[in-house]
Formats: sequence, structure tokens, C-alpha cells
Amino acid sequence: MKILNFLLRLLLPYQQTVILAGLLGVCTIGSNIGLMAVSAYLIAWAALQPPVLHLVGLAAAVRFFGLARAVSRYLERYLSHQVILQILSGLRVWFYQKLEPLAPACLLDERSGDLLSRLVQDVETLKYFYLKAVGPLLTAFLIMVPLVGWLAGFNVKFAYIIIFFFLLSGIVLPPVITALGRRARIQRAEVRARLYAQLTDSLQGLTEIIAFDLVPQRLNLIKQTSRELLGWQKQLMDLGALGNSLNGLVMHLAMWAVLVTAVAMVEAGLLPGIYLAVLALVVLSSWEAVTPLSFISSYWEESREAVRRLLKICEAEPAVQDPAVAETTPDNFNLQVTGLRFRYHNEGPWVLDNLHLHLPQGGRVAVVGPSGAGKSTLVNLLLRFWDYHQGEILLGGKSIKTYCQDDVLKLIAVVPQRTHLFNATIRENIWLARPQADEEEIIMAAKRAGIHSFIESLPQGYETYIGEGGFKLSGGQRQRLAIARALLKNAPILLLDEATAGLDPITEKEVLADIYKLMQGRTTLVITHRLTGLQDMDEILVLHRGQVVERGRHDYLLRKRGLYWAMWQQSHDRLY
Ligand SMILES: Nc1ncnc2c1ncn2[C@@H]1O[C@H](COP(=O)(O)OP(=O)(O)OP(=O)(O)O)[C@@H](O)[C@H]1O
Repeated sequence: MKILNFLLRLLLPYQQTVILAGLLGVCTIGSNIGLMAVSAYLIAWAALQPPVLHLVGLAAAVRFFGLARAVSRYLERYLSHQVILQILSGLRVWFYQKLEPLAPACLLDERSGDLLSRLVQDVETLKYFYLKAVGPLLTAFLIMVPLVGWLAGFNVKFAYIIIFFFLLSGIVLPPVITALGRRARIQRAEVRARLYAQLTDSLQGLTEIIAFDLVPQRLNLIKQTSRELLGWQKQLMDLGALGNSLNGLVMHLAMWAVLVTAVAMVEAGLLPGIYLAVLALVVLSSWEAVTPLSFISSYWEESREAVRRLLKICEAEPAVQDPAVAETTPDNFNLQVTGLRFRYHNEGPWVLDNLHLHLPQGGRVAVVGPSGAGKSTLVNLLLRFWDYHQGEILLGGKSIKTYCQDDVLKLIAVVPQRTHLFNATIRENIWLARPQADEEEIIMAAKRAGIHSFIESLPQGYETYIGEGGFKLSGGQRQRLAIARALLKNAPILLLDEATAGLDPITEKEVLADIYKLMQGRTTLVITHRLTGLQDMDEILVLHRGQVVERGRHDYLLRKRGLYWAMWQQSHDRLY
């Protein structure tokens, strides 16, 4: 019921158009019935050789119904598709908007291909609910009621016959066909989602697949899944064909039953013989309204499954909820972390355990530590992607939980280890950090990030497309674009999360120099496991398994000869 409500509610804004399209559908089938009835009557009567003038009216009616059918069919399709396309595009936007607050915490377990399948295929499936379930149901009702009344006007037996076969075709057969195809439909949706996920994964990892010579393996996997999908699709098509044939059989049985009854009545002198062909053709043509009913229940099942899959994601609770009454911008940008404890799963180990950190406005603090120490987790908590369990993060003296996530994000510029670059121009990739920025500000940010002259050297300059994930750029150039974004955003707090990881020592040194320019006047938290350029930090926290094991300035920590010194030795040995 909830799903039906959900689907019907989407029709509400278009109710007038939907009713109009339904009436046009009735006109289309009604015209066809009229066309057949009048044609049969015309031919039968013409055989009796009446004066030609008596046939003119009937001939005009034939022409009228022929034209009316074509025009009303066109208008009905035009209106219904227009409404459906609007509903589907609205649904896609709605689904994307629902996904946004769930990212990244609640979407980590979802395959991106599967999400794509929901966004494209599941939404597309709903088209059939509107076009092939709601519309035909309405039309069948509006056609069959007057038709049964009209037949009863001749003889009530005709009404009983048509009602019996109508129920057989429209009510008894569909659930049987639906039940036979249930398993295939569920499997098809599952296999299709799997295929989408495999294709997305294969496209994203194409370079690795080629490098590790996994192409044949990958192709086999995709071929196998495609074959599986085809198998289920074929089963469903066979069932569809069976449904169509059975429906045709019922239609002809209905016609024969009416005809046999009518012949007996003609013989008994209860019905003029001229009506024999009229009755037979009216029954046949009225089946245009009944046939679609055979598939309504399977379309309904498919749509119900699609909505269930969409709602399953959309009804998930976001990992972070904005407060009902949120604080506005903080008075200052002091960051204070006290007794912070966090783990990703309730039964898992603490990833951050009793962390204390003080970062005054305009100060610079670094958090270093070996891989898996919990450094990126701290960034995730500062950006409010997850909520912490114990302790507090204070921004401007107030808990970060008292601000809306969007407001917190506006105050923080991040230079991450892996900057996502969009398949767009360089200009668009910088501009997205602050869409209100003008051309001059974009160029200024690129200049300060040390990438302007490189961009200018390209034939298309700032309008150069950088390919998916920015694959046409080097690692250093990608990081400089990230710095340009942070500069353009001009936020008071700066988070550098392994911003120079993966760069060679010379590029790292150059990028670090640009990063130092970026730090000026901003509250900066540097997260890194590479101990380069930390001499100017106000404080360095050494994190190990979620706990701070050492803290102090660079020279002090080196003198201490603890974990920091060991890490410094290691990175020093690796570099030189
Ligand atoms: N989404 C997640 N779900 C469950 N566990 C996670 C998740 N993200 C990270 N972890 C775990 O939390 C711990 C800390 O990970 P984190 O990424 O914060 O470490 P890190 O210090 O940033 O490491 P690196 O320097 O390698 O990036 C690790 O044991 C990791 O496996």
C-alpha cells in the first residue's frame, strides 16, 4: 500500500493531464470498436442492396472513426509520455538528492554500479507502471462498462458471456502468468544490477585490468553475467508470448460464444441477421482494452520491486543529522578536540581513542603516524562525515554537532591525497570550489597554486578537458589544481590530508612551497605519514593505533628518539 501510495502520489501534480490521456485512450479504443461495428453493419447492409444514399451516413461514420482513432491515439501517447518523462526525471533528481546526505558513510557498502542501476534502470521500470498498468486499467473499465450495457440491450446473455471471458482474460490469467514469471523477474533485477556493477568496476579499473593481463578473465565474467541475464530475459519473453497467445485464445472463444448465441437468436427470429458480424467484430475489437490487463500484475510486481530497491537506500538514516536549531557561523576558528573516541562499527576497536588536540585560530598543527593510525578518520570527523561517540570537537568554542554539516564544510578547505577531478575543463574543475568566483579569481588561484603557466602553455588553456579523473594530468599537476581549489574557496580552516603523498621528492618540495603559501593566515591541520616540511608546525601529534603517543615540535620530537624519530629516520633513508 505504501508503495502504491508513493507511485500514485507522483501522478498528483499531473492529474488533469493523466485524466485527459485516459479519456483519449478510451476514445482510441472506442473509435476502433465504432469503426469495426459500423463497417460490419455497412457491409452487411450493403449486401441487402439498399439505396446508395442510405449508406452515405455510414460511410462518413467509418471515415470519422478511422480518423478519430489515429488522432486520439497520437494525442494520448503524446500526453502520457510527456507526463511520464517528467515524473521519471523528477524521480532521478529526488533519488540523487536522497543519496547526497548518505555519502560517504552510508554508501560505502553499496556498489557504485548498483546505485547507477537503481538510478537508471529501476527508475525506468516505473515507466511501465504508469504506461502499462494505471492507464490500461482505467481504459478497460471505461470501455467495458458501457460495452456490457450495450450488449445487454440486445440480450442479457451477451452481457454474461462477455463478462465471463473478460474476467477470465483480465482477472484470472494475469496472476497465473505473473506467478510463473516471479522468480525470473527477481533474478533478472539481481543479475542486471550485478552486470552494471561489473561493468562500472571494469571501466574504472581498465588500466589495472590491462596491466595485470586480466582482460580475458574480465571478459569471461561479463559474458557469463550477460548470458545469465539473457536467459532470464528469454524466459520472461516466452512467458509474455504465452500470455499473449492465451489472451488471443480467450478473445476468440468470447467471439465464438457470442456468435453461436447470436446465430441461435437469429434462427429464433429474436435478432436481425444483419447484427451477426457487428457483434462478432465488436467483441474482437473490444479486446484491445482487455489484453493489456494480462500484464498489469507483472508490471506492478516489477515496479514494486524497483520502488522497494529505491526506498531501501533513500530511507537509510544519514550517519550525521543536522541539529533542529543550528548555530550560525562561529565567532572564531579555534579547533579544540577533547577526549575524542570513535569507531566505525559498534563492536569494532576504537579507531580514535581519547584524542586531545588544540589548534588555535591561525595556528598550524600536524598529526602524523603510521598507516592505519586513524589520521584520515580524524579528518572524516572534522568534516562531519561521521559522528563521534565520546568526547567533543569544538569549533569556535561550540560543539561541531551544533552546526549544520553544510555550514561546517563551508568553513573548511581540504586538499586531499586523491583529489577527484571531474571530466570537465580545467576552469570548471577549479571553479567548482566557489561557483560565484569570476574568471580573474580563478586565474589568481591558479597562479598562486603554481599551475597557471602550465595551463597557459596548453593549446586550449583553461578550456582544456582533463579527462575522467584528470588522467591527462600528472600527480603534481592534480595536487596543484586541488590547491587552486582550496585557494579559491578561501576558507578560514585548511585540512591537508596527505596532500603530497605519491609525489616524487622534487615535486613534493615544490608543491609544499605552494602549500605554505596557502597556509598563511589560516587555521591549518596537516595530516601526513611523510615527515617533510613539518619544522614550522606549532605542534606535532604522533598518532599510533588511535592514541597520541608523542607530541611537541619537530626538534623536540627528534631529540626524544621515539616513534617520530624512527619514522623520520625511515623517510630520510628512503629519500636519500
Ligand atoms: N569506513 C571504514 N569502515 C571501517 N573501518 C575503517 C573505515 N575507514 C577506515 N577504517 C579503519 O580505521 C583504521 C584507521 O584508518 P585511517 O584511514 O583513519 O588510517 P590512516 O592513519 O589515515 O591511514 P593511511 O595513512 O594509510 O591513510 C584502519 O584500521 C582502517 O582499517
